[in-house]
Amino acid sequence: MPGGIDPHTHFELEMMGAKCADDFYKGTRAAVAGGTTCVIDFVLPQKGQSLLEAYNNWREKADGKVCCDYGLHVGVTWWSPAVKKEMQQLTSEQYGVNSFKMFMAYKDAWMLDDYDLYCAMETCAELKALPQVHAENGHIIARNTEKLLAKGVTGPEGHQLSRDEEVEAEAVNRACAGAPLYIVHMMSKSAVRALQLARTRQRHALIGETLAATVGTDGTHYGNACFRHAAAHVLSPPLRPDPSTPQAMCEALADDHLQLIGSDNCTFHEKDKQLGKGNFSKIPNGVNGVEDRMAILWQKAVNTGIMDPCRFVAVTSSNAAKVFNIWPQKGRIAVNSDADIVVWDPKLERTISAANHKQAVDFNIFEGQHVVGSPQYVVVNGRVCLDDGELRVVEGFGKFLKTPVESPLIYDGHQSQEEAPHRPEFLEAPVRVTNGTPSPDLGLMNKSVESLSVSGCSTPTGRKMREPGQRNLQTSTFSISKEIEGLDTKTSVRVRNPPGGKSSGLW
Ligand SMILES: NC(=O)NCCC(=O)O
Ligand SMILES: [Zn+2]
Repeated sequence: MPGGIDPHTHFELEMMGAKCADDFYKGTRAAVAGGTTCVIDFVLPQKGQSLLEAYNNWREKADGKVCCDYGLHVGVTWWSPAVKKEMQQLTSEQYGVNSFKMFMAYKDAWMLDDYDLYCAMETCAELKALPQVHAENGHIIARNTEKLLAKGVTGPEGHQLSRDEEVEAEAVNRACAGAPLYIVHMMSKSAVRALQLARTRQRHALIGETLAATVGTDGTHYGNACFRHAAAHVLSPPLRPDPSTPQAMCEALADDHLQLIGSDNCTFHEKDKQLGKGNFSKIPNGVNGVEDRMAILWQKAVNTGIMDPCRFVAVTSSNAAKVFNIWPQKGRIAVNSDADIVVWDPKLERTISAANHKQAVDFNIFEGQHVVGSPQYVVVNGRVCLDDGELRVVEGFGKFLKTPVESPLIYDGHQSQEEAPHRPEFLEAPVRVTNGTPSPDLGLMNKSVESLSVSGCSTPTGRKMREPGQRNLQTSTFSISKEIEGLDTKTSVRVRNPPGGKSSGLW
């Protein structure tokens, strides 16, 4: 399959008085170990800092260290005409940025008020860049935090209590007033429902991302009596205590209600999490995930029959490539695409543990989870960097990847508010299709299913359980080594809808 693309990492980020444990070397090394061959990290300027200066700092930190290709989103953490001008510069060929992230939370730090948020989103639309938001109501969180601390709730459980699902869903709803829009780390069923509702009234592309953390664990850990354990799970928005959340998020990914899964890898050692002992609002926010993202989703969604392998490729790789306009260079296996390839062994079993993970951080939120399915070989730009389980990355081997504006997925077929007084037909509800042959009542198969989806990111084979008599992709007898050795007369397999998108080519 095409190498994974993690659209959301934070390596070497300094926040809340601490520095992330994973730097660009260890972070991308861990990514490759898990089957991810490209990451998109966030430049996050301080309030008042030049965006260009922050971008240059990030390039300096990353360029010599990355083991795989990487791109950059840039945070808009304050607003002024100078910021607007720098956004324009950043989208030029020279800098290669096509996405900007705004925070509706982190009051008194990165948060923008609604006016500034709207200005930034408008600017993105003018530049044909993609606005991203961290959707949580920062004012409600700040007030709830004051009240909880006053009542003596100081432990990590206060983090979740200060920002329940409605705090997230309210912000999703508010952000969807202007578009197109990409909502990062959607963590709750309520937030996904708010996004679905917005799609019924929106004319623009609305893209939803969730996290490996959301799919792989839950908010019950905040109640753990051990501060180290509970604090290690603190991220924003928080994991949800509703135990049905992980499965619901897998289903949302399978059904194209969400389009991507990232990691939001933002790791802090225990000593840094201790900054919040006695005041949960000071616990540095962030968890691991860049290494385990693919295996966790495979385990929770593919092995359970919620999602088939083609949709897995879409949500872990090709949709990110399409959204950020680097497809088909990335996210697809084809002639002229980058040779970022994963040979996935669906039978490989392992138990996730901080004791043997490749990340720098001293904790793993998926500790003890048994997963079946992991990469056996990972090829990064033509170089075998995971060789039958042996990691052979090269520091500095990766390159900076420019992301050009005007992503066809975001801007083609989607009209501006002024241009489109009526909702275009293609934004109607997604069509469910069965794997392989269309159901008799789905004569729609002859049309382009992709063009009928809400997001443009649906996968034609994206569906749930296999139907009786259908071929089990997990137990395929197709053998790559046979193909290579020429023992089989076939030298390639032509399929209608390969992982990574429809094509007349080979994969
Ligand atoms: N998500 C999180 O808790 N930490 C990273 C910063 C952010 O993305 O909000
Ligand atoms: Zn983040």
